[in-house]
Amino acid sequence: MGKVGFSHEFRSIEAGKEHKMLHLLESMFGEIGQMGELTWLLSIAQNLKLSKTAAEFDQLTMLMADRRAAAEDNNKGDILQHFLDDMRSEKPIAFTNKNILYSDAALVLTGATDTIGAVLAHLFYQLANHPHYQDLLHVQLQKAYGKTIPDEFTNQNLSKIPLLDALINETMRVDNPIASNDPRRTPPEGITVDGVHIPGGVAVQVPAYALHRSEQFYAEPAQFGPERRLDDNKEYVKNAEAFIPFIVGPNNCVGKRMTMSVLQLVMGLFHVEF
Ligand code: HEM
Repeated sequence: MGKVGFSHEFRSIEAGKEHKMLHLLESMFGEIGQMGELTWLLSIAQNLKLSKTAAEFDQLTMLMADRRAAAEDNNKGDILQHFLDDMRSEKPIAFTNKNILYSDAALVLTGATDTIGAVLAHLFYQLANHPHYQDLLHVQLQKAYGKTIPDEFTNQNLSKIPLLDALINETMRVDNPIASNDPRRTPPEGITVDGVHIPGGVAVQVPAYALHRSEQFYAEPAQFGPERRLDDNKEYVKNAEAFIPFIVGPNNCVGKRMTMSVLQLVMGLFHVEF
């Protein structure tokens, strides 16, 4: 994400050792993981600045954002360019101050690095536990390989394999890397959701983990069942809207398409190479 987000290479693979940023990210996610589904605890810990790792990560992110902002050639085509273009425009739409730049720069790093890594780890775990999907997937991937360009996968070919999408989505349902979205504040007049009134100015969160594993929305919610997605099985998926790995609405994940492409490509190459 250093390159896509900031035009900056971490060079971890070349150096053969983990860059400080990756180490901080892993430690931070480890700390978050220990809180389990108690997402409110995370907000308290953040506000009290209890985590030295998070503070160090913030410092490094700010440094990266400042360095990128100071670059003479701003036309780099990375994610930060879009942020900076808005911030420097006459009437910024989203990036009205530098703190927003820092906070979204941190989101690019956290959101894009450990999330995809976690989905891949869970996906391989599920495939190891359900080897028959490996065989089915292998056949589908072989058909897509080289279909348009010799010895290559194209994004388009990979995105047309329903089993691959079902495996990825089912993995994200059972083990979503982001247990809950960030809090949103209710409007001053309050809001009524499903018959429950929430007063104004209250921070609310929708825990994806709880939604994805609720019997109200999925039969046998703890079971990994990609084939049930393929069959459009209404008995199993009682409400398809109860699937929010990237959340929904105007502030949903900007990286969701990229995520799907990366996951599809890694799975494709893995099956062809090994
Ligand atoms: C499995 C992979 C991913 C998952 C599950 C995920 C999930 C999410 C979620 C739930 C949010 C909403 C957070 C909130 O506002 O409450 C979000 C926002 C965001 N994500 Fe992702 N993400 C993933 C990958 C990526 C990638 C690859 C990128 C960068 C290319 C990225 C960049 C962002 C950014 C910049 C936002 C903030 C959008 C905004 O505030 O308008 N994410 N992501």
